[in-house]
Amino acid sequence: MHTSEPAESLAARPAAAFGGAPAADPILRFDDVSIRLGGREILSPTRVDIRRGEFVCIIGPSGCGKTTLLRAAAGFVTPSGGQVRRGSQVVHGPSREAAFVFQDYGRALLPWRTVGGNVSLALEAAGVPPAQRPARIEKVLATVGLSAHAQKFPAQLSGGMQQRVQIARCLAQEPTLMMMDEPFGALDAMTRESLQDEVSRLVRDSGLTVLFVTHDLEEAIYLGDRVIALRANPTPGKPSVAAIVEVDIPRPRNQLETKEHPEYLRLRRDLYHYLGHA
Ligand SMILES: Nc1ncnc2c1ncn2[C@@H]1O[C@H](COP(=O)(O)OP(=O)(O)OP(=O)(O)O)[C@@H](O)[C@H]1O
Repeated sequence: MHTSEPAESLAARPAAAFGGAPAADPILRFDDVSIRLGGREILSPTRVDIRRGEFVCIIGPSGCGKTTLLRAAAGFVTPSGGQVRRGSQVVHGPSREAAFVFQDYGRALLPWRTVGGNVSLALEAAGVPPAQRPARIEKVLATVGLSAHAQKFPAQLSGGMQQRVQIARCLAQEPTLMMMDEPFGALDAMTRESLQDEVSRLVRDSGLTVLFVTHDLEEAIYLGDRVIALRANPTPGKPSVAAIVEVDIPRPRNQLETKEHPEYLRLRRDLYHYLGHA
């Protein structure tokens, strides 16, 4: 396949050339974050700022540390070097400000609780008084199109609907940041596309900031304001971030026109070659 930019040159250019320059008031900052797990460096020093209201996608080969980066942002993993900062605070652990959507909705939802009951978990954890819960549950279920299903149990719903319940539960905690770890990876292509559009819309409407891990570079370009590409194997002294690309494609996007946009096709070609050679 012909490429206008070989993978080597994409990987070789400094991250700042791809939109990785420091932001004035980042909602999230990875300040030379490195992470060792099981005696091995999983993430080499990573420096990137996430701007308020941004939708940032993270791609890279399997095992390169995408989930680990997301977990560090959520406070589930402590860096062995550097700091993760949320606003002016150093992240030392999980916070209600940062919600996490897992790929495996089947394990994330409690099967013995109804849809409404699962969403209620977030409100109970936040200490929201019982009298205020029904209205808040109804509001987030309406946001994800599940108002008519509040009394059903997860097993009575399709995979896409169960994933929407998990997203609704995250929204109920009223986060400013949402980490999404391959949330649509287990869904069929049509359901995935419709959830991509729903999440795009609700993120735009809510002003949330999203960090979104995916294997699917088309999904990353379609959803992202920027795409961060991680290297396959961190080499000591070499940052895990290989490239950060700005996705300069107008919003709202749609599955047909956006995927024929010249910028979409250019980024797809560049990142395809990057991933293929990483
Ligand atoms: N708690 C842990 N202890 C030891 N090694 C770990 C731990 N968690 C993750 N790893 C290792 O760190 C590496 C990166 O894992 P991570 O899940 O972040 O990668 P990933 O890019 O998200 O992979 P995938 O795309 O396959 O989900 C893997 O080799 C994994 O085995």
